[in-house]
Amino acid sequence: MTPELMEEGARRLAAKAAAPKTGNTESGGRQAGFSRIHTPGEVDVTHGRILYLEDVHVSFDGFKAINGLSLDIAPGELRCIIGPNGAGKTTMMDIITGKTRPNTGKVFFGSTIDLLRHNEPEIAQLGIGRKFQKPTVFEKLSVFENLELALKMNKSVKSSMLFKLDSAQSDKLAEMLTTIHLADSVTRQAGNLSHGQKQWLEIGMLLMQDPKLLLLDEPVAGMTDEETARTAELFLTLKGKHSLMVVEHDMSFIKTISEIVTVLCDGSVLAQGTLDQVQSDERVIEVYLGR
Ligand SMILES: Nc1ncnc2c1ncn2[C@@H]1O[C@H](COP(=O)(O)OP(=O)(O)OP(=O)(O)O)[C@@H](O)[C@H]1O
Repeated sequence: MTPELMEEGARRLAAKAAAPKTGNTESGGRQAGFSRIHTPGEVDVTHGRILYLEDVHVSFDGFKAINGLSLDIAPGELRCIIGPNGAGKTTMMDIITGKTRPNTGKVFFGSTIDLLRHNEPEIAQLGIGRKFQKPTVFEKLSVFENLELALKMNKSVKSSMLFKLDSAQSDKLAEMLTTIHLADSVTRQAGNLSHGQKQWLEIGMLLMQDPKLLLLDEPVAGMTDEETARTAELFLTLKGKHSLMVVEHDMSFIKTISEIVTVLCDGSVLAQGTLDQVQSDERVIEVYLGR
């Protein structure tokens, strides 16, 4: 992106921010998401859940990796998932994203989309983004080019070759650079970013595709304390606009971002509540310290 384009984008954003608010929309705007009338193609969250798992079971060669797992997440919620090694956290994410098929159980996106009827690419198209632990950005491309590419990813080969950012997309990209703390690194090659910056860039790439639900697997593993703190800030700004499921072992990070924490153990929910509540739960203490 040229400095002129960046400046133009910044000007447009400033003008947008300064424009008088138009008040409530007919539907009540984002605040009224729960009571909005459902339209086809949208995720129906009128029942107050964006993700719903009920009594899910998965066995690998007779070993019950997921064993009667039930949980749900509200729209806009930032849910933290913790649990000892082998608890089933990754397998749960594999099920939600269509990578692993459960033997039995229900997995719904909103109240109408049965995720078990969709494959991995379809689930991504429906609006479920996943961030694996290791950053996977295009190392040879600049920060800007990575984000631009993320916008192109939804397009066909032909339309992606002809793809040119329109002004709304330029604004979105400029806004994203600020959100992910990379506004000063627009032209830097992604391969030269720090580990934390690469993670933010990948999160930015996912966000460019407007996911409704974002699954994040150990997002702060390997980050410095400062990067971890900035990631916490980032997640707190995303909550509300997106629903987030964060699997993490770093308890101080969880403490900064969490509202409800779900503890998985042996493939099902062992405890759920605030971090203080689950940390003082005898069963949780037993699985973390007693093994
Ligand atoms: N494809 C597979 N085949 C056989 N066993 C598997 C497979 N995938 C997972 N498992 C087993 O299922 C259990 C749950 O694994 P999973 O990776 O989901 O746990 P986790 O909570 O993500 O652990 P960690 O915190 O170590 O990443 C483990 O005992 C694991 O060895």
